[in-house]
Amino acid sequence: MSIIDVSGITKVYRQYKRFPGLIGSLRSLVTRQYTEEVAVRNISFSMEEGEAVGYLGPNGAGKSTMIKMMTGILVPTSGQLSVLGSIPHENRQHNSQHIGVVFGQRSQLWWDLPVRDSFDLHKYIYKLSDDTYHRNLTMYSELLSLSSFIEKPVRQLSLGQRMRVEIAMALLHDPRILFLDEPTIGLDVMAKEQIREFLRMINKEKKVSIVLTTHDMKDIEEICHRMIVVNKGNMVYDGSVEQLRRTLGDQRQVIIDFREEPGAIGIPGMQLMKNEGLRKTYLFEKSDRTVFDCVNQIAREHAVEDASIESVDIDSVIRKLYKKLEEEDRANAHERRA
Ligand SMILES: Nc1ncnc2c1ncn2[C@@H]1O[C@H](COP(=O)(O)OP(=O)(O)OP(=O)(O)O)[C@@H](O)[C@H]1O
Repeated sequence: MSIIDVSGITKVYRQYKRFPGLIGSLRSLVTRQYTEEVAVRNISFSMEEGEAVGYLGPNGAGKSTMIKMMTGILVPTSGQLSVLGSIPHENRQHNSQHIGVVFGQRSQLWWDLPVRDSFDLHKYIYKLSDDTYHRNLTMYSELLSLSSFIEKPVRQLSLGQRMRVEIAMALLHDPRILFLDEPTIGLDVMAKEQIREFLRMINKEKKVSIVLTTHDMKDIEEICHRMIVVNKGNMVYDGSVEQLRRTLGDQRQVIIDFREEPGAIGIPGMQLMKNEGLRKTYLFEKSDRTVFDCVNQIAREHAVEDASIESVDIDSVIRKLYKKLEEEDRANAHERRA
């Protein structure tokens, strides 16, 4: 059963022009000139219960705008949107009972209050029974290791601790869908990993559906089976990471440890990606020859200590997709000018 249905959703921001000075202010009021920006353009997708979907795209692609519409904070300009059977911005109260929201860049906590007081307030606002509240608080405190700082005011927490509290709070009322906007932004590797592991667990074991936006491909790789990629408001991809890898051409990464500097390697389709002294990483574009064949040729012509062939990492896959999109944008702009 689908829990989110997005059909032809568009969001246009309208910004009124401001003119400087006092006379300018009056002029701004009278003329009401404005510019429009299409942040989300005709996007459609649906999501099944239990899915974990990564929403991905370069800066300004329209990710946060889409999350804000799905959580009822923003009203779409056109199109139909349904979350758990209701229209988010028309039924904000109903919607908020069944969803949890975490914004990595904006806190929902009370800065000067101890963490526990923010949880108590959440219990009051969501009218949670004592049972549900204590059960969930105990469980999430344990799973997210909150006990050592639960009595501290929020402003004294590290970013990683605060993010764990934000996530626990978003889950206290047993939501069916958890929306996260950049949940790992600014965190160190260990803190990121702890959050990813937790999100994976609540998706797999507690069946909480997840929608998350991120710039970190590892978030997608470790949490989401499916990713939606947007660019300049348009959806450009919806599918698995593996599928995207195949769509963009199956590339391989070849890491070779040479015994001495080999100089330029003139094998068509093989391109130097990383140069770390005698260790070199090449990107191999699939062609008529197999990668194995090419590595053999290199080993015949140069002194090779070791070699390994791997699938390219997901960052490279996305970089390639963004590059392709940029080239298409440039070609379209050129066509329009001609
Ligand atoms: N309140 C607003 N008023 C006017 N324009 C806005 C507003 N919010 C966002 N925009 C514009 O809409 C576009 C999409 O913004 P959005 O924040 O949704 O992108 P994003 O993909 O989340 O970006 P980032 O990765 O940088 O967070 C951008 O061009 C942005 O400048």
